[in-house]
Amino acid sequence: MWVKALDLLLDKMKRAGLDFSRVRALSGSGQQHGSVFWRKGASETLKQLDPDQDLNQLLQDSFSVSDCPVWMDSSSTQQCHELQAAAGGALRLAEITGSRAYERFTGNQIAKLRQTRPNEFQDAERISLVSSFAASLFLGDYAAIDFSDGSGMNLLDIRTRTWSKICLEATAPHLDRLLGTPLPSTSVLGPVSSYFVQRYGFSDGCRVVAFTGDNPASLAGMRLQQGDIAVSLGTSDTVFLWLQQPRPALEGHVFCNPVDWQAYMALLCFKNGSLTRERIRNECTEGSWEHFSASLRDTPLGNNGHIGLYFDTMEITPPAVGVHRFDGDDNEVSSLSPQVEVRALVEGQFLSRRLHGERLGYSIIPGTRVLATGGASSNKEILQVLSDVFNAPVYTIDLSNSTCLGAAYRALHGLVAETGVCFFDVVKKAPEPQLIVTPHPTAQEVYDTMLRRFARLEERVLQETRP
Ligand SMILES: Nc1ncnc2c1ncn2[C@@H]1O[C@H](COP(=O)(O)OP(=O)(O)O)[C@@H](O)[C@H]1O
Ligand SMILES: O=C(CO)[C@@H](O)[C@H](O)COP(=O)(O)O
Repeated sequence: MWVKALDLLLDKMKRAGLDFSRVRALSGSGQQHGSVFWRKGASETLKQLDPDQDLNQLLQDSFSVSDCPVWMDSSSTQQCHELQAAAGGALRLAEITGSRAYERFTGNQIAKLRQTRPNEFQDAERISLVSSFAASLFLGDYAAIDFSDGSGMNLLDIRTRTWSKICLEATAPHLDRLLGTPLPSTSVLGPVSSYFVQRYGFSDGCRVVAFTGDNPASLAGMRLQQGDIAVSLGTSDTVFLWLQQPRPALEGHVFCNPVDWQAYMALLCFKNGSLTRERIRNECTEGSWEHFSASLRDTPLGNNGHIGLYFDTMEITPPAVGVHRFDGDDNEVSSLSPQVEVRALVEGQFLSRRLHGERLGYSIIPGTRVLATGGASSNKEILQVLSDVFNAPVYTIDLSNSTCLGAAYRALHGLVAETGVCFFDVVKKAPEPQLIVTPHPTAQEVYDTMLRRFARLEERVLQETRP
């Protein structure tokens, strides 16, 4: 599916008349944590791609696993326990890799695949992340995993920026050979493969810069600065920050920074984001975002005390499941009116983003900017609730797909990074984020109190649903 998507995309660009010969460098991003298992012999195939055929035909037999593990998988709990035991506990693992063991992190997915599908595992000669897999297609060779996306595997030591021996050994024998050596996110990996030169007219001088994860690329696309908080409203919701020093904890993740090799980024991931908003939109507002937005406009800040926690699937932050609605006296109720339900969902999601963001060390101070991105950041009423709950102004860049823009900025930076030019100098002429909404004057009063109540109710849900 992914290979075919690239064929379709490039063919469309060619038909639209794009002059590929003008592209000096390219980079890209992929959903984090997912993995691609290349079958033995695939490296040779990649090196000799026939430009008269599409990639989908050429790479039919190149994968030992056809259904790649992706970030939404949460089935590797046993492997997480095993890895934490080997590393000396959850906190010790977090100190090494930036995160305690998480089911979607690639190392645990690899361990599970090795245990449950040994033949497919044995048949693999290389394991890529989604990002380095896509880079490999353009490179015509296996592309290195970059430090930033590599931090989402529970395998990389985020301080030494090398694979952690303890983690590799606990995951699979000789895993370093299957992963290749990780490289800085700004690395030029080489020229684009002759397949793309001949088939699409790329210049043979076009450079491929290491691809990275969608969230790290988004940090680049928004030109996030220290003090800003980014809220991405894509399929997952994520909250992330620029960090100078790593302070890993049992909740959240620390990744190597994708634009400054000496810095870090902190990230929280929420699985019940846009897909849950879509479900409530379909059930409460006839599938219309306009009606969904109208419900937010027509209901008061604080929702007359109603609070909802919506975990359609097992949540990552916090690890809870089920839908839990409360009235103003903290009594659990089985339903809410459609308009109240819409506000309960969106307020509940953003209270949770703020609560866990603050636990990560974030504090909202004068001058705080919330930078919103991802599909739902095109919805102004959703952003108004975000601004009210965070009691801070919300900005967006002029497109909701900051991860793609970030890939382009990183490609440009990659051309000069080795000479020491900093990322922000390369993109200093890019348009500034636009202010979209500011908090309502009563927001702080309403949501400071509500946040404390929300924290208590979330704890109650966790106690009641803990397996
Ligand atoms: N007007 C809108 N209001 C709220 N959500 C929207 C709107 N338009 C798109 N979305 C949401 O954006 C999501 C896609 O976001 P996107 O950032 O493209 O996803 P991904 O993170 O997977 O790349 C969709 O699932 C959809 O629910
Ligand atoms: O697991 C995470 C981050 O840790 C997700 O944010 C994935 O990176 C994919 O997100 P979408 O692009 O599908 O929202």
